[in-house]
Amino acid sequence: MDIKLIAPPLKHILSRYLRDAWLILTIVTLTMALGAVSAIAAPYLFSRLIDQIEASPVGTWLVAAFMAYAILMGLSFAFQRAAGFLTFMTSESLNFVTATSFFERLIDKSSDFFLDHNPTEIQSAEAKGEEALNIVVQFALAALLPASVQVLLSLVLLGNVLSLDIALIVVVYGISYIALVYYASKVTRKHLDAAIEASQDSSKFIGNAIGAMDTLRQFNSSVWMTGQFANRQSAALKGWQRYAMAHVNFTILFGLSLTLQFAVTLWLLVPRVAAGELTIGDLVLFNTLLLQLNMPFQMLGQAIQQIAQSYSRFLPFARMWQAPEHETIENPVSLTLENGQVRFRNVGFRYANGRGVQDADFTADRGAITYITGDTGAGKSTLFKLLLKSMQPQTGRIEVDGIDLGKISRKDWFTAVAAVPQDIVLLNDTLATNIVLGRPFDHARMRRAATRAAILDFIDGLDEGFDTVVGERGLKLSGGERQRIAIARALYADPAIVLLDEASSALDAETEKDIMDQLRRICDQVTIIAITHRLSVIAPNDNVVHIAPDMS
Ligand SMILES: Nc1ncnc2c1ncn2[C@@H]1O[C@H](COP(=O)(O)OP(=O)(O)OP(=O)(O)O)[C@@H](O)[C@H]1O
Repeated sequence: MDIKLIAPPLKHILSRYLRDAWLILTIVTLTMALGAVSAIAAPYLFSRLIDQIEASPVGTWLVAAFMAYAILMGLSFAFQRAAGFLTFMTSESLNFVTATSFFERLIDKSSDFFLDHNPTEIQSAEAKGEEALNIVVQFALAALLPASVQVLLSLVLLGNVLSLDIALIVVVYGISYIALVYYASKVTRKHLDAAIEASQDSSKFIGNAIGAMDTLRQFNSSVWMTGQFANRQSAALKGWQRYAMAHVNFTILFGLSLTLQFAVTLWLLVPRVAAGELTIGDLVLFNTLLLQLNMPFQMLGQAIQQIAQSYSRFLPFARMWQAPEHETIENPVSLTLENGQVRFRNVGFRYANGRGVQDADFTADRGAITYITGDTGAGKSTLFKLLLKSMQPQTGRIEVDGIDLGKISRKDWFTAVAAVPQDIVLLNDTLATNIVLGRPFDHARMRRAATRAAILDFIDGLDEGFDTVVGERGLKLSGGERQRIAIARALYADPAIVLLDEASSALDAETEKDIMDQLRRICDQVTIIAITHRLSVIAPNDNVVHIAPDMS
């Protein structure tokens, strides 16, 4: 059992859930317990009343007592139904807690996490986790609790009214039944895990395919992709079939143990009725109780099985939950920028494949744009990833106004720095939302940022202006428009440092010059570092840093 893997998310989510939903959970628990008590009280009363019919003529009190029995039956039914719906209500608040906790956790994941997992796969793991937790809580409330109360009360009655040996047989049967369920769940778990892994793999595949749908069509790869998807789905299906069949193999054992329980008990009981030691009412009570006792054992068994299934379902969720997060900095140094100087001191970083960047050593000051140039694959974007704290330098260090970047908190740093990446990511929302991105809204600021990014005239010319929705990943805009929106976004909050990674590569020469001239005008107040392949954008006064590929 990967207890270390599942314990932290379980603890976090369930404790938050108990805090939020304790009142409704208490009401559900009470309703369940009352339902279970009345379910036992009713047959007990009935068996005693039956014996009264034999012993005395039917009087009004006996009729009234039978009416009480009818009321008890109704109450038991009503309590159980009410508890069912109340439990359903609690499951929605559990979903809320699970989804929001998972999302909060995702926000802090390291950048690598999003290179390894696509959105569909993440969504699928989240949904499986939600389902798993729900099953556990629902079963704990709707099965384990009332079943345990019922088993306990029925046993007390059996022991008191009938005999201890019968109660003992029931206990032995119940324990064997539950042990058998546990064993069956353990034996079949490998099939369950395989099925869930395969379905998770399938979700990852869907995410990949959706991201590349147009490309796949254009290369006539749809048939190949459909085949690949069917293979993954069929691996999941086979896993589920093996799991179900493995359980079917156990059914004969379950049938045998039930037969044994009834046979042995009746074999002991019937002669006692014949000898007058037990009444017919006792026999009726026994039969009802035995049936009722088996029901909670079955519920308990089902709960164990469901919990075992939920455990496997919860694993992809727990793995994502536990994946490394961005490092948090102990005792960060507070950042007050004066000169906005960014200095790389012999910075080096190698990915696991050995590629990356070595010995980057340069200074970016205000007063001119600092251009980083170098061959493709030289490590220019890697330097930006280090500057944006997606990872830490393995050698050397980056300083900002003399402070080690590693000691500056992410929050402080991202207030000072703004980046325009190579691959622009826009939300499927309005232009205004994409520029402001949750920061305090200021109309004048937004227009000024759009002017500096040379996109204001374009936006004003749209029917819906800043309220125009940009489509999935911003694909209703051209590449150049997307880049300019991203530049406006970077400039919106007047950052102290701006990083541009090939930020003007999709622009025509005139627009590019326009934007770079706008930026040159503010480069006395803002440190600007730009990666470019186009040497034509570099002006004589700009600072040029050439990065050589890592040859070691
Ligand atoms: N996440 C990653 N995992 C492994 N290797 C990587 C990763 N990202 C980049 N690399 C490798 O590190 C090297 C430097 O990549 P980087 O993207 O920094 O180069 P670049 O100079 O920006 O290239 P380009 O000009 O083509 O954008 C390349 O050889 C690249 O294959």
